[in-house]
Amino acid sequence: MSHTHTRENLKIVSLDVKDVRFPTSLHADGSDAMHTDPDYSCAYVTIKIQAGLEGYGLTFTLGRGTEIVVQAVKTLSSMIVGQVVTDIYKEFGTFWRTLTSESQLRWIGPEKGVTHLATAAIINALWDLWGKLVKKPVWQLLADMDPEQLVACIDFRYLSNVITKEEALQMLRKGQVGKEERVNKLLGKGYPCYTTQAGWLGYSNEKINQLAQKYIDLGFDAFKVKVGKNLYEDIKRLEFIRNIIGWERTLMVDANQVWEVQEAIDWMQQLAQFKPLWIEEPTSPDDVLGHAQIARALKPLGIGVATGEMCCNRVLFKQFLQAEALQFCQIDSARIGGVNEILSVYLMAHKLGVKVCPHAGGVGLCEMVQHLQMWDYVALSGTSEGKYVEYIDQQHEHFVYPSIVKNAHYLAPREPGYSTEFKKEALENYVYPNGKEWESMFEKGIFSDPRKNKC
Ligand SMILES: C[C@H](O)[C@@H](O)[C@@H](O)[C@H](O)C(=O)O
Ligand SMILES: [Mg+2]
Repeated sequence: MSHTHTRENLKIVSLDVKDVRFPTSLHADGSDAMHTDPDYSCAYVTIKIQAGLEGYGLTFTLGRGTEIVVQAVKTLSSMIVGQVVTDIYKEFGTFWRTLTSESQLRWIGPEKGVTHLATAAIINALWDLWGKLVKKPVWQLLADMDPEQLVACIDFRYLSNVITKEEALQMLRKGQVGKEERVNKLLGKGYPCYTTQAGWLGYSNEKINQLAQKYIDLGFDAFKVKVGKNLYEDIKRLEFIRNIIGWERTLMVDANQVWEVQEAIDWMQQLAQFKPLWIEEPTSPDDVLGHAQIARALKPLGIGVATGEMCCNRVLFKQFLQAEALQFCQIDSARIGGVNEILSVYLMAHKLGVKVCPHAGGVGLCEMVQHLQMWDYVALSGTSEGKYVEYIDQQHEHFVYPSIVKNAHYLAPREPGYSTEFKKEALENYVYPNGKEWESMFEKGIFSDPRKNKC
């Protein structure tokens, strides 16, 4: 950390939060069987220290949900403002526990739902700021930490029957071996990804064809498609997609929680002919035993179960892992309590031999999650074999340092921080409801203005 920083100027002087929304429902971008009109949005947090430096963090939301998360961030902010950031970073796990255990607020969680999404946005901003202070991208900040320092970022409460601090330390020490070589490989080639761009449920066959072709030409060899609304239509769509991508490329399917447990098994037996690698979110994201039953039934068909984008915290992840209820662990960078809690999920998945294939695509998710998966490759699991990060080409143009994908690989970010800063124009245009783009859409009658007709 630069010697020009003193305790006084490392003090957090403000925390600002904005409701930022993009009108993606207009073209069914992001649509699935459960979320038919998603407006990709986020609660966007800016944390400023006395020295003038700012950290940006966000949590992904859909439209109206954003205003509730924004309020929760405001409520949590009194626990942040006035803190000296270096005190937070020294014992980050302890600070994280304080934030998630506030004795009145925890009643509406604990460690789940709106308050936990708000926690993620704040924690992500603190990591961005940390990266900037030490002038490293977050993946490198994590990879350069010695194991003791990394473990101090994690709250291990409720995990000790699966992983202890000592075991985590041992795994991280092993992860140090060959680190330099992996950093070089990462800087050269990046980290593999798959795309869902051609697979949204609301897209026409013509659009699917055009997009699938485009991503094949860009070098992608794995494609995810939404299913779960109508079995006959799913069969037709998967036939259509297989005809375009062939049988050499990988196909994944995603039901976004629409089925009962037995229904998921029956439905997937009909789709097994298309050889999907995984079925994602077949049923309720809380149903650990249901997922385990589906996983057992589909194993003989060569289909794994993937879930995690709506898994509420490390304890539920622990149960999914313990119960062999998932074969692909889909951590999400804007859920659970941000980076600190996600690190504990990586450690458990590594110990139990489960592949982590992060969820991404929503606003800023590709930007953030690439850092985490790169850290895992460099300093924990040491391999990207059979793993992919999701990639969707939406909203990247609004970020100052957008994720960059070449030849179906995320290129390692070089700029300090967590890649979470929005461009000024993005905020001017898309802050809800008074951003310029929103004002203009209200005027044209494309969306109704929430400020009008209020009783
Ligand atoms: C509403 C969203 O686009 C979801 O459909 C999306 O996150 C999806 O589940 C995914 O795996 O990418
Ligand atoms: Mg999904």
